[in-house]
Amino acid sequence: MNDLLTVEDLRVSFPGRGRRAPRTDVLKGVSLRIRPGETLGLVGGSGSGKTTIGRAILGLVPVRSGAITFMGERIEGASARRRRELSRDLQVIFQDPYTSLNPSLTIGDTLSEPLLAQGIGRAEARRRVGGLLDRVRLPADAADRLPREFSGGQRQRVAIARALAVGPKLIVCDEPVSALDLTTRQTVLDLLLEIQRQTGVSYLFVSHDLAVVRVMSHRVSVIHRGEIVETGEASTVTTRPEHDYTRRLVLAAPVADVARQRARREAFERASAQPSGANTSTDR
Ligand SMILES: Nc1ncnc2c1ncn2[C@@H]1O[C@H](COP(=O)(O)OP(=O)(O)OP(=O)(O)O)[C@@H](O)[C@H]1O
Repeated sequence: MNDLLTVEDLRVSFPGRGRRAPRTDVLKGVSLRIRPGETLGLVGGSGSGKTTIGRAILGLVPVRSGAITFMGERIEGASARRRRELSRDLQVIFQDPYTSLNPSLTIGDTLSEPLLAQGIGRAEARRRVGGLLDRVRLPADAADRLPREFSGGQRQRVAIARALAVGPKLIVCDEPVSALDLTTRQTVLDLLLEIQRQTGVSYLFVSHDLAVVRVMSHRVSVIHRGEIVETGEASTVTTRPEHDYTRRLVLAAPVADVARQRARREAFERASAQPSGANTSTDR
């Protein structure tokens, strides 16, 4: 199967603090690939460069060298105009649902915005907003309300709906549940899994949490100090790691969390195999 996204030998560096300070190499030749319908988990410690990879794919940081190919097209140097067109297929969910939504726009307007930008008429956009709210298990009257009326988990559902609005092929999920409490986390993760099963969307799932990455991902890449040190099947990397750094990550992850997430993934796969498999609970 052709890759949806490939990143080859990607290098990103940022200017140093002072005028004479040397540039900091944040990504030192990163390569990865994502197939259609697949989730690639990207796990690593704080400051390892996870977010920078996502931002480089989205065109939010300048790329020093390397290639990013999305749906057969080189995009690392895409113009702002081309980026806007690409946003139909390439979307993002950020970590913090409290800052990622415009506080003065109703949820309906937030979800209509990307649709109108793609040239869809107002009446059709309104109809689609209803479908999106339903898909992320929010009530239809949410459309008329402001973000402040919703909990963190509900806001993250709005952010997911906004990302889904234009039917993307790939969503960069940058720590999408880190800002949520434990119970809410599970329902948002379940929702992302269910959406993938229904739509075939691919995810680049960025997280520092190995247990969460394990349950969400088909394959996992481990990043350490700007370099990918290991890539493999999620179950293999998280149980039989090869690289020393991955071993340390596995040892540092609470055993109970990893075991619980593994059990959840297996339960989800069993439920998905049945025709009436949809089984996503709602949160507060
Ligand atoms: N715009 C920027 N200018 C300067 N340095 C930056 C910039 N963005 C990121 N960095 C630096 O690059 C390094 C990697 O940052 P990045 O946010 O990608 O790490 P991360 O793995 O996502 O970490 P965390 O899990 O803590 O968010 C850090 O040292 C960070 O300070």
